[in-house]
Amino acid sequence: MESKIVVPATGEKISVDAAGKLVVPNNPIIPFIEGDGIGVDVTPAMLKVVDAAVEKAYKGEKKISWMEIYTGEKSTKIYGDDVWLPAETMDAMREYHVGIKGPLTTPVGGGIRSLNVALRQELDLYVCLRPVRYYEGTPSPVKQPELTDMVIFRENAEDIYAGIEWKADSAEAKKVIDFLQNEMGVKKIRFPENCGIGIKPMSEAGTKRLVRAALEYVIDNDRDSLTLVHKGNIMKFTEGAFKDWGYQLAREEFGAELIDGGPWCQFKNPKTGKNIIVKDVIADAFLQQILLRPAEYDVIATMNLNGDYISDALAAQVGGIGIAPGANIGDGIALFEATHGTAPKYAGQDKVNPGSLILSAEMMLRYMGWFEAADLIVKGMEGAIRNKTVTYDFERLMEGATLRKCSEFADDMISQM
Ligand SMILES: NC(=O)C1=CN([C@@H]2O[C@H](COP(=O)(O)OP(=O)(O)OC[C@H]3O[C@@H](n4cnc5c(N)ncnc54)[C@H](OP(=O)(O)O)[C@@H]3O)[C@@H](O)[C@H]2O)C=CC1
Ligand SMILES: O=C(O)CCC(=O)C(=O)O
Ligand SMILES: [Mg+2]
Repeated sequence: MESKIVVPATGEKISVDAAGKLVVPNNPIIPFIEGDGIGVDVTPAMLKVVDAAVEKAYKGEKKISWMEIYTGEKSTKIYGDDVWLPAETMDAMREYHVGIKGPLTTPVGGGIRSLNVALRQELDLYVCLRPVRYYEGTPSPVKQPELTDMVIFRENAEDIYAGIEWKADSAEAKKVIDFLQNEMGVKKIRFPENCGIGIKPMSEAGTKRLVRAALEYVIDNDRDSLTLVHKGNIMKFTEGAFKDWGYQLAREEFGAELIDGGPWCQFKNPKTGKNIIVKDVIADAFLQQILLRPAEYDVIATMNLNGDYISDALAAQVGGIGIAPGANIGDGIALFEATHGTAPKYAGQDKVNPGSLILSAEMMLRYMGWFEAADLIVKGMEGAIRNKTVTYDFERLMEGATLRKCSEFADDMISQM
């Protein structure tokens, strides 16, 4: 198939050295996917804010050359009707190592499977990293939103989110049910007729690489604790195993010692000497405690589906998914993306909050080691919110605020840098 990607005339590829460290030139080429729905609104706003922050921080010494790559509805227009995720998009991500994407639509029930999940799985971006912090002045449904300061490590490659499932009455579903009943002695399928069925894979290797990344983050960022969030009392050999493997890793690789006979354990941060607690909590209890006692939770490691629910819930607690950023990270490769979806009812209206994608780009700049530009984006966000010049999602909850369009909010951020 003929290439549709236009490689910028200037710029170089980011590379990864023998030690696995990212090597970032001063003029990196960075692929981006515009995204469906509100992607047409938030992606241009993000590009503009990032360019302004980089220019202000480095005065022309550093500059990003953006390269558009395609997935989702735009891809079907460019490559042809059924091409949702072209091979050259995947190749570009592997070749250029760092990219950013807008949201992509997944139909409920029938239709295509999630392209977001496909990107994560095929590129083995096994960490979904979603920090949740409060920006002073943001409208929030809780009394002390500033107490919520958590970083979610969501396992991105396993669990039922992977979509290994078969439709009720299909030959495949019948075959799986028949196997379970007749070869595995399963008697607990309540209505085996006309029954859809899904699989929940959870492995030691998948769990440990996620928990290892989370504990390394705790150490590098001098955080207090890691909490394993699971529903292991019910799903013993998947979510329960996640908890057990997580603790095992903390003991065997990080030297954690049991507290009062366990299973909670602790170890000293090798860089700062601070005590780090490793604990666990059952997911339903966690969801009520993050509202009642958020200060007790810091870095979180959890499975794919729990992580999906938890990231939207925590985002709401500090002002909503309009400003909740995220990253999908593998070994030497990362694709940054907003936590929210395509919000189709707002598409193309220049209305929604671009903050989530802009703060995802802020994470990207930090990942590249461009801290000065990242700091300017945070400063811009803090300033725009402090001035109460905000998009509809904040404006409707803030007293005395000025309503700004998506593009105007980006300009406000730039003027506050
Ligand atoms: N990673 C991804 O690409 C993701 C993709 N999706 C996909 O997106 C599609 C739509 O999903 P849906 O469940 O409606 O979830 P969305 O996150 O798209 O939207 C839900 C609601 O969240 C609010 N919202 C979302 N984005 C913004 C924003 N930038 N600024 C302000 N408010 C915002 C709006 O609330 P209000 O109505 O109150 O104004 C919106 O109606 C689905 O196809 C889904 O699969 C979903 C999540 C992630
Ligand atoms: O892929 C999708 O459509 C939804 C993804 C999602 O909700 C998420 O990653 O948070
Ligand atoms: Mg989600």
